[in-house]
Amino acid sequence: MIIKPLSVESGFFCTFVYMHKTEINNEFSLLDQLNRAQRAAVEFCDGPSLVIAGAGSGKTRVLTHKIAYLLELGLPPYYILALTFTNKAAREMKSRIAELVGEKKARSLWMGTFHSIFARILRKEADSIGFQSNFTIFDSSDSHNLVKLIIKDMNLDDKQYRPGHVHGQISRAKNSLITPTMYAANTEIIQYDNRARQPQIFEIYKRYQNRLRAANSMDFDDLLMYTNILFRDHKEILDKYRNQFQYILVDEYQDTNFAQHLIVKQLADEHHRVCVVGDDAQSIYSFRGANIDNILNFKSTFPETKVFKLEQNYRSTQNIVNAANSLIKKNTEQIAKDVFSENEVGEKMEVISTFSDFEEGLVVANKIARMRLENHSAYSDFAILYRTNAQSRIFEDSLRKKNIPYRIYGGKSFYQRKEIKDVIAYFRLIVNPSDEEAFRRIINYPARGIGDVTVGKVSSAATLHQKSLWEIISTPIDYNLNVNSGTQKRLKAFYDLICEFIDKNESLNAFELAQEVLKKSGIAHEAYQDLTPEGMSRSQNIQELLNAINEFVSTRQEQGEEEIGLVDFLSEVSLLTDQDTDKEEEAEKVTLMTVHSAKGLEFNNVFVVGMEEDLFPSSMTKSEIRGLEEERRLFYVAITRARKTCTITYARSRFKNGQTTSAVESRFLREIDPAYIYMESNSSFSTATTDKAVDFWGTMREQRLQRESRTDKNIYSERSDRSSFKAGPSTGRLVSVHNSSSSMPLSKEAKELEEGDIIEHERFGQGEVTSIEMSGNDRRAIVEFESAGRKQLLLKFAKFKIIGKK
Ligand SMILES: Nc1ncnc2c1ncn2[C@@H]1O[C@H](COP(=O)(O)OP(=O)(O)OP(=O)(O)O)[C@@H](O)[C@H]1O
Ligand SMILES: [Mg+2]
Repeated sequence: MIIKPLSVESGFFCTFVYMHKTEINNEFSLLDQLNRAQRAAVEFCDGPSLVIAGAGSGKTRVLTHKIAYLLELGLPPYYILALTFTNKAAREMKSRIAELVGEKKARSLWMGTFHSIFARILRKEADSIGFQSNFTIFDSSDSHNLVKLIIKDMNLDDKQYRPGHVHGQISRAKNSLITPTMYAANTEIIQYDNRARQPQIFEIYKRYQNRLRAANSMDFDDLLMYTNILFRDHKEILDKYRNQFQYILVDEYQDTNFAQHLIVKQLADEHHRVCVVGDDAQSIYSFRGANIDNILNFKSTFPETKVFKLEQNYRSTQNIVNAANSLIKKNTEQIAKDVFSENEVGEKMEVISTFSDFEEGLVVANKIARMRLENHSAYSDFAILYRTNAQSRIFEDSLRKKNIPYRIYGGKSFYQRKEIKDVIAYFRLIVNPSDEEAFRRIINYPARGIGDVTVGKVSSAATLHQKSLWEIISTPIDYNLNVNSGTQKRLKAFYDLICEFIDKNESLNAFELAQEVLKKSGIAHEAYQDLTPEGMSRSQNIQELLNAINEFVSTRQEQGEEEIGLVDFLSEVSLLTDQDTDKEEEAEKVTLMTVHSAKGLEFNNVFVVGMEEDLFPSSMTKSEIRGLEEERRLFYVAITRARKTCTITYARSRFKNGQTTSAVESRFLREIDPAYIYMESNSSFSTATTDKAVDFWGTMREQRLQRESRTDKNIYSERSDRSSFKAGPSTGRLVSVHNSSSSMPLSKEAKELEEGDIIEHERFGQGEVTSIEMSGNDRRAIVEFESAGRKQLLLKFAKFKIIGKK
């Protein structure tokens, strides 16, 4: 078949499709893999179409098959533009298309994210907008640093002009296609900035744009803004791409922002051959400027749009689909949809309440291990989805303890994250001042005016005198370090700071010293200032590291160790990371990810964890209805990732900001129709009033404990001695919570604790005391914990209450 060059005006495309449709249809097995509604959506190629449908109903499948269909009809791959939300989605789609139509055709498709596709086009056309084609792309931390630098250069107060906030403003302006000139001319924005006492944002934005341009660089938002400018100002270039992209397809359209929507509109404006698919109920990126109205208004942009609705969910069991439907109904703003599943009814969704976040980690790891054995599943069948990245740490630790391989997707492994590595670098230098890598990492972090030139000089002196960098800065004069007096002072201040920590390392435990390091180094100050989502996630991670150290110290104290220094914690952490790097990236592993990054994906078994008020929904979003509805959509996305089972967990206490705080289950749990929630016995919950529902959540845990103790008996035969474990009534008294002072007198109850008592421990959950021993002057208990296994507790430190007897 010979393909002539296409022209928008020629109507070639329509004739072409018409000519070949009948010819190919008979032998078209592609279409047999679709239901009627999907098939109709695939076959409609002659105008704009919108496929709007709930999760798992085959929207992405329609796009994939539609591309394959167009290719089978003979449209060259080069003429198809397909935009996905992530690069991973693009890769997956390409490989599915390759299976349908062969490698070669799939390879030449224009398929990728908005950013990757338009960066490619901008490189080709760079000249026209005054850039060189080798321009650099700034990632968000580069951009942030540049904003910071400009604020400093302008002698502005960085408390009044927080770099994160300013960068957010600039980003929003760019996503709304507001250039610096337009910004200055927009009285509404200028008045807003004046009211917020930030009249200089315009000037910062202008300088930021100029500096980027001078460095032949673009940030992420520029890629979309300059594409729009390119198409707006260069009609001949726009025409070229309009002619090339004879068919445009967009997945996850509900999460496009204005700049992205306008690019699609400009490219499809003449031929209108555009197919977008999306689900308004899964719109979860408004904080990045995504606008649900883009999908709602698609019809007004392209009035002859044909709308296809898909209603059958092929992904999930009936229980999961029904549960998700009952939840999303609570949103007021949505397009009405009926979604049903003809898959098996499946198990009800299990909701597990745990005593603490620590126990939550253990319970999930145990359940994964158990289900894997019971169902002969692979680890890759499991995913743990959480609201914020910082939550991963608890699960990483519990999975490691059980030797369950995992991978963190869309975020680095906790201990690999930059902010964590930076803090750990302080610890490393304190413990071992000749650690050069750690030295280099923190000599100017947080920024203290010691630049690369100085570090270069220290480094040369170290090589010349065969000393460590640390030794050079300890007595710079001895090594003729050629730096001015200001730099000398700064080096000395850094040296003194670390020496102070080294001294304190003698007397403080790891947790106390870590707090000191964060405070005195300025890391805490810097981290908590940044209120962008990325900045907050960084500070949560640092907080989470403190939690990990605290947990480490308490556990060791309870096991009878008195002095637990940083060196102990570091060796634990480095062992963990060594283990981690051993594993093949592609080997089968449990997936850990945020709900945001799970969009579009599916797993046999999903755990949605941390379902607590102020975490999910997050405390920042729940004050207004729009924010709350977006959180509800996010929960809907989480549940609908599951094919076969969906388990939901929440902890009734969580370690936050250096202390244990109590938590209550998320309001969203009560919004799911109880008929689809797992209960072992017939509960009154299905007919429950709200009060009964409260009782239901309260009794859930006891039922689970009983259930798990039975199941554990079957599977872990080595623990069969625990089969008699019974959860006692929660009438225990709270034993006072101790700090690390070793002269702490024992409480009466801790003294009276005896074999056979059932206790509820703050982190390990419930367990049975199997023996009491004396070690020197200290009394310790050996406890078989329900989830955490056998532990020794030093009673003067242990935090627990007695809740019954065996
Ligand atoms: N007609 C069909 N026959 C068999 N399987 C199907 C059919 N349609 C979809 N599926 C399967 O159902 C699952 C969900 O499909 P897909 O991922 O395309 O849904 P989606 O609407 O894009 O979901 P999401 O909203 O989560 O992105 C996939 O495993 C897909 O292969
Ligand atoms: Mg999809």
